[in-house]
Amino acid sequence: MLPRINFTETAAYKYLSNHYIDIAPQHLRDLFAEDPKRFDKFSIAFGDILFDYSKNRINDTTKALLLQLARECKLDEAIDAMFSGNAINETENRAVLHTALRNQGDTPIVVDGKDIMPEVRSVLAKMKTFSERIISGTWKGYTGKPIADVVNIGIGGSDLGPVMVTEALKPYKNHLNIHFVSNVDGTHIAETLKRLNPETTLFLIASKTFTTQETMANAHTARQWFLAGGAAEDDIAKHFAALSTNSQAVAAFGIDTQNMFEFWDWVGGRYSLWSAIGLSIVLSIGFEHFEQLLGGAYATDEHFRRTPLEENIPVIMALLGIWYNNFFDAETQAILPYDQYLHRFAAYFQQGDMESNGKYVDRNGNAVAYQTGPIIWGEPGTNGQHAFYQLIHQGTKLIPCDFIAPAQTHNPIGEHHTLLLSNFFAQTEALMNGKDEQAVVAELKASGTSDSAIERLKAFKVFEGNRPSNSFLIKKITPYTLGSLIALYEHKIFVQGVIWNIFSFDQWGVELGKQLAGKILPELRTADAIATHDASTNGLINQYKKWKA
Ligand SMILES: O=P(O)(O)OC[C@H]1O[C@@H](O)[C@@H](O)[C@@H](O)[C@@H]1O
Repeated sequence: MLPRINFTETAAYKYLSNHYIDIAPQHLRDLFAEDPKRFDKFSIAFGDILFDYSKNRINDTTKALLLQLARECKLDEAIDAMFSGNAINETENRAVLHTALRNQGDTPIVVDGKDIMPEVRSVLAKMKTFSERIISGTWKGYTGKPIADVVNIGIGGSDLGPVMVTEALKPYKNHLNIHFVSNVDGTHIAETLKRLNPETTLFLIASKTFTTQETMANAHTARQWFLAGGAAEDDIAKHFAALSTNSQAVAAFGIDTQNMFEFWDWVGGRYSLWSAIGLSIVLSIGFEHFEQLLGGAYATDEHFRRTPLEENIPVIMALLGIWYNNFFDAETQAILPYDQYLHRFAAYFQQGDMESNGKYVDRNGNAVAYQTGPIIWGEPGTNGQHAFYQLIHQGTKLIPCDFIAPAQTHNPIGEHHTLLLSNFFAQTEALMNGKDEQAVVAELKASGTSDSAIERLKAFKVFEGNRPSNSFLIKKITPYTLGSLIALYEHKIFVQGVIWNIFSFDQWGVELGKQLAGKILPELRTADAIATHDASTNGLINQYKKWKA
């Protein structure tokens, strides 16, 4: 069981509320001026990742109180409970052990009296053998040709992780073309299949439950397309594999269970890229690189589990998030990677964070009286700069930002990377320092602007600054450092859930829409006017019926 503590009733929370009144008017500029050791104090080196959190609206007292908050909420106990396989996903009575998927230690991890590590290793071994056969071309399609294209059909956690990682690690890619189909909108699969040849295509049907409507619809369409190309039912075994926890449903679909890569109910969908769900990653970059990804995540797991809270990166990330979310009333958190390969990183953690901590019911089953999970959003720099940074710099909302950048690029073309990094450094500095009226006036004067124009313009050109950010400077985005980085964010989400006293590993909030869609579907199949819903829903459905071809 996870502890049940209302964090707003802790001593630390009360101290923090008072302390907030002291900190809120202070400017980051002054906090830096007052403390020459601020960067050393508020940054953590972790292998090839430097985490700089000094540009946050905190001082030593803030940090001490936030850590006290974590202790009062029994974070240590919760971390132990997760790693040791307790059923901390209490509403589904499941353990939460994505960490076991990348565990490289030799201590058994026991779930329901059984060490799960042998099974984890045996699926990894199966993924290795299978991927080697596909990549080398010894695995042949039904007409004897090697596989050239792989289509992962899955949605949510069975899509976003593999998409994000295969994009992030494109420099490590082999010759196979990897495609992802997720949306039930037929356009997604139609556009994908247009470019493919059934003789050389392998489909991975990725679904933890193997019941998800979108995935099943796409899988059936893929199957029909494959058979329509001239293949026989028996040939399906050469072209379809399943990544799932549900062997019965896999067999019922007609996929040879030999081609099933199993995972378990203690792996949450949005934490599953480390499991068999990662097969598309393995096919894209090879098993060795996938192992390095797991290795990087394991290093983070060990850091998270064993480092004192004051030097523990996910803990600090989480506490800073809580500081802004619950004291500064910030509603969102931007993730801004200065790396084109990481262009799906924010989208990935949109699910990771928002499906985990978007909850208003606490662990006692009561509605909370405080804010929980933030809205996660972001785009890669510098594109974001030319789109939404205006609001971050001069808008009325406080938006804590995570900036992520590699020191080394995979594409050292001319000065591109230096230009990119100059923007990365400039943005965090500009957000922090801003530009005061004096500087604006001096600049306008120097450019020969008339006094009356200066008077008219100066207010618009002032930047308040004092906008907080974290910076992750990474030596290079490799499978290992990416694995570490993803796991840092995963554990941040966990820590926040512990402190907010919510369950981070269920997702009941996705069910209602599915249920109603199931009810509406048969209504859409007839031409009859509908009167079973509210006036708006009836009106929309009936208009749709008039318009549909
Ligand atoms: O992997 P399957 O079972 O198809 O689920 C796919 C996705 O479904 C959604 O409804 C959510 O619950 C996600 O957490 C999950 O990743």
